[in-house]
Amino acid sequence: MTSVLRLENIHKSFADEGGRRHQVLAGVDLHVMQGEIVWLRGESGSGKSTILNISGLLSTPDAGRVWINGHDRTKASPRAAATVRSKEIGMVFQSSNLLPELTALENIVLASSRQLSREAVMQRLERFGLAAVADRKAKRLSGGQQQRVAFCRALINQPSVLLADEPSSGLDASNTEAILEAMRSGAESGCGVLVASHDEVFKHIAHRQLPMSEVLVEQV
Ligand SMILES: Nc1ncnc2c1ncn2[C@@H]1O[C@H](COP(=O)(O)OP(=O)(O)OP(=O)(O)O)[C@@H](O)[C@H]1O
Repeated sequence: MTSVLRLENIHKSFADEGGRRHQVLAGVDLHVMQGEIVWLRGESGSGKSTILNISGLLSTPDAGRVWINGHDRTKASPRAAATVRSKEIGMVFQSSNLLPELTALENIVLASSRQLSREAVMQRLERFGLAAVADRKAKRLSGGQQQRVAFCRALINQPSVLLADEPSSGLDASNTEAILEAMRSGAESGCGVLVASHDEVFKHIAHRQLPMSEVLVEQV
């Protein structure tokens, strides 16, 4: 088994309004194997989103290395990072970040790196219980439907890594079950999943739990 994501000795600090730097991550090591679901758990403000943003190449660490599929992507340019993200990484955030004026189907087609037929996209949407709302603008979908579309979109290119930041936030039980199922089936097809959340529901699907206290050496 190979690790699809590896963070090695990651350091990250941010400047406050007065220009003073605060260390958020000091020497974080973690890895996610192919097909593995890892639950990064910890309190608000402990640095979970910072870890996910660095893993998704949306933010650069001050020191340390980020390996995706065995390649060191720490110093990837914004353009190279965008290419890695579109091919190898799926991301889901607390808010779905869909394009509001596009339909559910259009949001997915836009994210797809291949030409997919309407039928192929419809099949994916059906799996998420979204066929009936495929042609509805994202802004007219419920929060739970939007989050299911976001998962469908994140998995459309069969990424090696799925990063999910507080994805169950504000969802009811049935929508939460739908996103758990999306993560389970992504992992079954070989995707390594890193989910950051304080929601205990992830204990049902996680192969491994990673408390922030274990990955953090120092806190703000
Ligand atoms: N861009 C930024 N500029 C300044 N400080 C930041 C920035 N991003 C994060 N921080 C600080 O870093 C710390 C960790 O934030 P982060 O969002 O990673 O935590 P979290 O565990 O994901 O929290 P939550 O569960 O509330 O989303 C916080 O103290 C936050 O204020």
